[in-house]
Amino acid sequence: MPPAPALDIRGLTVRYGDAVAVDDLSLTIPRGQTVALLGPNGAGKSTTVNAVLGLLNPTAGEVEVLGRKPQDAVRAGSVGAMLQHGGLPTEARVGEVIDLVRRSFDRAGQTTAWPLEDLVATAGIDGLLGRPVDALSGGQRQRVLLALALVGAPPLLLLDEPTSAMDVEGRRAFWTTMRGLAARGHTVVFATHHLDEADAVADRVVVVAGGRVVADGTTAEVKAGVGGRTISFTAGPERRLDDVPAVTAVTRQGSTVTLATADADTTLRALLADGGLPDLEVRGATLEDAVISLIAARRQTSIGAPR
Ligand SMILES: Nc1ncnc2c1ncn2[C@@H]1O[C@H](COP(=O)(O)OP(=O)(O)OP(=O)(O)O)[C@@H](O)[C@H]1O
Repeated sequence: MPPAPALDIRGLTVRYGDAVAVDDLSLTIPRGQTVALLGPNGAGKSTTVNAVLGLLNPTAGEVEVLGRKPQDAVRAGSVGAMLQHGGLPTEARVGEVIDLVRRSFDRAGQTTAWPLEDLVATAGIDGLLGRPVDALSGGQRQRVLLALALVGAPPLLLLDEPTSAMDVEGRRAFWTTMRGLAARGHTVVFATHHLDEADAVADRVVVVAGGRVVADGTTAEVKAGVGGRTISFTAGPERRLDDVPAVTAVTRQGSTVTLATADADTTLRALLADGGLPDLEVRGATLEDAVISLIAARRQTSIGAPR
């Protein structure tokens, strides 16, 4: 029998009173994938992560983590998590906290703690072990939380906005670490608002809006789903752009004109018939364009729809 997927979510619904945070969401993630959960504030990403960790009781649906109930998988040390509001004990030094968690893994006997030296290097916390937890910057704190998530070398890592407080260098190092873990066979599932990171790192992106999955595929597939193109060129203020066919949006920044078009061939033919196009650039949708368009479409379909 093939091994159970890293994550199997079937019909997950989470309600808070009348509000639906997650709405009949289903998602299967095979082992070894790196998956980005994308979506606007309040889409239901953290709630889904919390359900996967067994931190809440779903209103309906089922969640299996590596073939087990979430609580059992967490107890067995199979899941490492970095949560948005992950806490660290105050009045302790980083090394003491890491030691405490490593010893608890060794005592549990089911999982051996990750060797300290490698853990410190992997999480990039060299030089922080003697620091009081209270004296860490936001980005340093996130790296310590990563180290704690990795202590048991868990096959599944769940990261909720893991780089939100990190500087550019810290982010780059973080994702290099994640790629290394993915190459070693770990499954990495992360929620983020940094679409460039998702584009660069994820094998697969899952876009959530209104508690539902609105797109699921490789970044190339999600971008292709939007279909439109962006055309930019240089033009003076005298150039008329108000009736160019297939154009859905026009912006001017200085002498640079940027047009969004639903049909690049038609738009380009009309523009060329009307004059030259110096500094012409045509590009496909970015992941950001695609996600914005998917969220807008979801908002339109949900207006007035019963929930
Ligand atoms: N404990 C709670 N009580 C009531 N409502 C909640 C609770 N937790 C989340 N919600 C609501 O559920 C919805 C989904 O929230 P969730 O935190 O899962 O979104 P998110 O996609 O993670 O957003 P963000 O990107 O802002 O972190 C939101 O409308 C939120 O206000």
